[in-house]
Amino acid sequence: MTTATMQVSQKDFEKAQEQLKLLKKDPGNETKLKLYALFKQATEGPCNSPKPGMLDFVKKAKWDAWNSLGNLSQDNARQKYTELVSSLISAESAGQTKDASPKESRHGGYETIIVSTENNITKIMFNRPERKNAINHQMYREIIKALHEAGKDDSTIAVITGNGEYYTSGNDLNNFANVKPNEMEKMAKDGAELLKEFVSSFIDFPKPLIAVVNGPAIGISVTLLGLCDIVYASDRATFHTPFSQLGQSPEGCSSYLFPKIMGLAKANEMLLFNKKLTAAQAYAWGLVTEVFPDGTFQKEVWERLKAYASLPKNSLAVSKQLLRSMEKEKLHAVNSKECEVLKERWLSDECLNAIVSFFQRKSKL
Ligand SMILES: CCCCC/C=C/CC(=O)SCCNC(=O)CCNC(=O)[C@H](O)C(C)(C)COP(=O)(O)OP(=O)(O)OC[C@H]1O[C@@H](n2cnc3c(N)ncnc32)[C@H](O)[C@@H]1OP(=O)(O)O
Repeated sequence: MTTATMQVSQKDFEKAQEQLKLLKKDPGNETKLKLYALFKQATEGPCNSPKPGMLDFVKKAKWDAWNSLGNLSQDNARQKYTELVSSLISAESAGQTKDASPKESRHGGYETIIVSTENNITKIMFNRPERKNAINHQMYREIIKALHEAGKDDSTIAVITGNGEYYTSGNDLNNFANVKPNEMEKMAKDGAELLKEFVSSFIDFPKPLIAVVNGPAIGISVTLLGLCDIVYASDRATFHTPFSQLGQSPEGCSSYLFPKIMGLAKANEMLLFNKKLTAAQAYAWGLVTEVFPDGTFQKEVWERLKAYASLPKNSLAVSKQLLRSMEKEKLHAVNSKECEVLKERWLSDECLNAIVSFFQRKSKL
């Protein structure tokens, strides 16, 4: 974990150097001296050069700034440098946004999700934070509708994310509760049909779809990441597919996509043996595109997405569709098969016992 954090920090540091070149406004001499000093400290350690003469004003000011950092560690200097650049970039873009950016428009007609469009990005946000954003039947239907509409609206890309502490805790286990014994078959059949339609709407989504994983993700919300085009995660996020523990089986095309993404051995650990991944592990296993520190997650990710969403819309859409077309038929076949298997699982004692245990507060993940 320490190594992964340091790697991320080094990467952020390099990215910050690139971002600094994009600043349009001169940040002023004082800030430039601070940046210079932090950069030297981060790359060379404490000031080790002889003090310049009193009349060499520029060199002396730089030396003083560097020397004033004393024994600040290189890691801390990298961190402070990155934060300073990030604050300059966001201050600049906030200034620009005030004048230029169109207002966010909120789409009506949803109760379990929030759908809005801003800066050519349609955002679909799971919105049941008090239930850890668990996905109930209504939410499945609303997401299908929101994806259908986002596929046709003027936005360039779509984003799926969670409100609050969780990304989502996956399927709402209440979907299985209060079903009379003579209605079990129907519950399983209807559930499988809804699931198939839900997953299909991800397979067929015609524009780039980005998952912004703000916190823990469980079950179907993890498997669907394989159908997203980019996955950004906070370093607070975790990734858990406890299907065996729940007496169930993989969905979201994960039985096909996870072995492709991470290799069979690792996919087996996740899909058979419930292995929960940290964000750093999910990145190392190829499920996540990039991990960001939680403190700067929203700011960094939305800045990045805003830039992506200003790329030519049609070019992005045809490229996405081209990439997906190679696999589309296969993915629909996998989806059908997974739903068929799950329909049987939902009627099994193993699954019913797991649900009962959860509601009797005997088991949590
Ligand atoms: C159409 C059907 C398609 C089906 C597709 C199949 C998909 C498979 C999956 O997605 S499998 C994953 C299913 N998810 C779970 O098993 C998670 C269950 N939840 C938990 O284990 C825990 O709640 C937790 C670890 C997510 C969080 O624990 P914590 O102690 O931090 O918080 P609480 O448990 O107190 O949660 C607050 C309230 O939210 C309720 N809740 C949370 N997640 C779910 C959920 N998935 N289903 C139902 N309810 C959930 C929880 O019960 C609390 O409610 P309460 O305040 O009334 O007690």
